[in-house]
Amino acid sequence: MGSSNGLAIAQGRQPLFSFGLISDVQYADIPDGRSFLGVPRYYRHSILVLQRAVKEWNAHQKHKFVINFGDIVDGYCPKDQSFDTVKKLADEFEIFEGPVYHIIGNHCLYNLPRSKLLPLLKIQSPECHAYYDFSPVPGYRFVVLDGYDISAIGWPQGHPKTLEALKFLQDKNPNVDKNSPTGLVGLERRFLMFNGAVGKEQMEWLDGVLQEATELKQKVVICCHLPLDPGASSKEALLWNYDEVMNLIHRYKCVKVCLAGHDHRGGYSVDSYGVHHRVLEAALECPPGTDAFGYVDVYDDRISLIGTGRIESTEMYFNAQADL
Ligand SMILES: Nc1ccn([C@@H]2O[C@H](COP(=O)(O)O)[C@@H](O)[C@H]2O)c(=O)n1
Ligand SMILES: O=P(O)(O)OC[C@H](O)CO
Repeated sequence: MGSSNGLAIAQGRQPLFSFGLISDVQYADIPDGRSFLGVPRYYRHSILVLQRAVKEWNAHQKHKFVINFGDIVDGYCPKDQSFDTVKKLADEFEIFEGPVYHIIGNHCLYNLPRSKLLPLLKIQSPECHAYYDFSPVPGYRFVVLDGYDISAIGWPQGHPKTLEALKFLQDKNPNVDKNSPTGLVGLERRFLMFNGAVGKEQMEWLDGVLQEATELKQKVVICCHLPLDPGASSKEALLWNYDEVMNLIHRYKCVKVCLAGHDHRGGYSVDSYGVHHRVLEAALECPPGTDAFGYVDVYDDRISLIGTGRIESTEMYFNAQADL
């Protein structure tokens, strides 16, 4: 048994490790509704999707961790219930028998300021930053980006980052409703209040992490609520400075895959540098009884997403050498 397992690992048939993922649960104890564009949203059902996900991840007994790609709660959650609702959802994730890594999204920030949100999600940062990295095995590093680092939501009124974001939106989006893309052309349609940017300090931090990962010959998976490639996402959902972030990422060869949420219909692309981009389908938009979650088997030369329900399975191949 032991030797046949060893052979399987040598042949790359057994993953190095696996992890679970889910995005845009956006739970609220309110009746079903629709997005601005009319897509049905099942606010009370989404917690059932999460519960089924956790049950399945635990049953597999192989996942090293789980990543929540953001928007654990919906913006329509009554604000006097925000804290308890985020706690309730975070507690559901805690039923997973292993570490859970949370990413913040716009809907989280509609509900709670960072100072209250981050402790509930066990994101430790005295400065309320929500970016961090971890290395589950020596050959891989996961980098979680804070796509709302520069944002008009989540930071206190008058905070330098709020002011920077408001000025940016004022310059880039002439509409009174800064969530409206009306009149914005092509990729400019991302300049909306429900998106945000990676700020200068975070860019410097990311540069340092990618430099270190390169030295350690680690392959890197980037995780962010906001998508980083127009090929995998609608223009309206992209990170404001996705181009700057990708320019930095492309200076290194270690980044193999970028995973995101936010654009509920999901998407997949491979960019001109061979980096895979997979945007995850939302749990919120699963009609009752259906699901959207998955897990990933990580190998030397590929990342294999195995989806349940609306999450489509995706094989993402890359060079087995970290620096190629
Ligand atoms: N094409 C769009 C999409 C959205 N908006 C505005 O954003 C708000 C949030 O959108 P949801 O998809 O979460 O419903 C929405 O209320 C609109 O203000 C838009 O203007 N045009
Ligand atoms: O975060 P939401 O739910 O407002 O949705 C964002 C849109 O899907 C972006 O296109």
